[in-house]
Amino acid sequence: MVRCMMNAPTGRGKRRLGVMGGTFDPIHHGHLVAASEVAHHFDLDEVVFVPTGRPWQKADKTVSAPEDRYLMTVIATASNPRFSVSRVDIDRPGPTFTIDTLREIAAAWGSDVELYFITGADALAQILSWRDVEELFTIAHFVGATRPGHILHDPGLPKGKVSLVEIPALSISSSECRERVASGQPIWYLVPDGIVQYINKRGLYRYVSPRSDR
Ligand SMILES: Nc1ncnc2c1ncn2[C@@H]1O[C@H](COP(=O)(O)OP(=O)(O)OP(=O)(O)O)[C@@H](O)[C@H]1O
Ligand SMILES: O=C(O)c1ccc[n+]([C@@H]2O[C@H](COP(=O)([O-])O)[C@@H](O)[C@H]2O)c1
Repeated sequence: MVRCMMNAPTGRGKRRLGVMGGTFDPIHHGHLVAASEVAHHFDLDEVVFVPTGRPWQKADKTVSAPEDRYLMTVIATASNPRFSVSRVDIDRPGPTFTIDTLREIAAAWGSDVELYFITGADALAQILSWRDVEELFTIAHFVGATRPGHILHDPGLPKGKVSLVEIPALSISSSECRERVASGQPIWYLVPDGIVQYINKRGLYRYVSPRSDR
């Protein structure tokens, strides 16, 4: 249910496009459920997943190659006709800022589209530290999804620009998936089957570096 909705855009004149940004290292069912639930709540026509190129707030952490994260995102979303994947952040040089992501997507989709940027509760709590945060809210409506272990609250966001949505709780994180692979534990059913196979095939996450997440 939409627990706290603050003036989400109304009317159905325009197409509604969800944008789900993430490092997706690897993509897991928490990401997919968040996108699916928000798409349902807001009657989105499509959700485009945007793997980050170089996430500047994870600069002190080891992040897998963009092409691996991009391909895993394609594999995980391929069976859903309303999901797609964009290379805009992968292909743009330099650190990844959501303001650039949204500007590029808005320019590509034109003026008859409403953008909904989807985040989990943890990312939403950090949003005031993002680049050009005030302009972000002029380009997209932001949707914060609940996430186990994180309190979903409004950290002082502009009125009418953010909705908080309660989704089925999946206590899954990419960092835990990486650690499980490194220690030989299964990740079946935490991630789509094709992602288990891709990780095995490419030998990803066999070693978690000391600089890695967690
Ligand atoms: N289980 C989950 N439930 C709801 N939202 C999630 C969940 N996991 C990730 N998200 C959201 O998806 C977006 C992308 O997350 P990200 O790719 O960093 O995954 P992560 O699991 O948080 O990774 P890591 O553990 O490496 O930090 C963020 O907005 C994050 O809040
Ligand atoms: O624009 C920023 O300054 C910014 C700072 C941190 C994170 N983001 C975006 O937030 C989304 C989730 O990021 P992450 O690191 O939790 O995977 C992803 O699309 C990032 O590009 C954006």
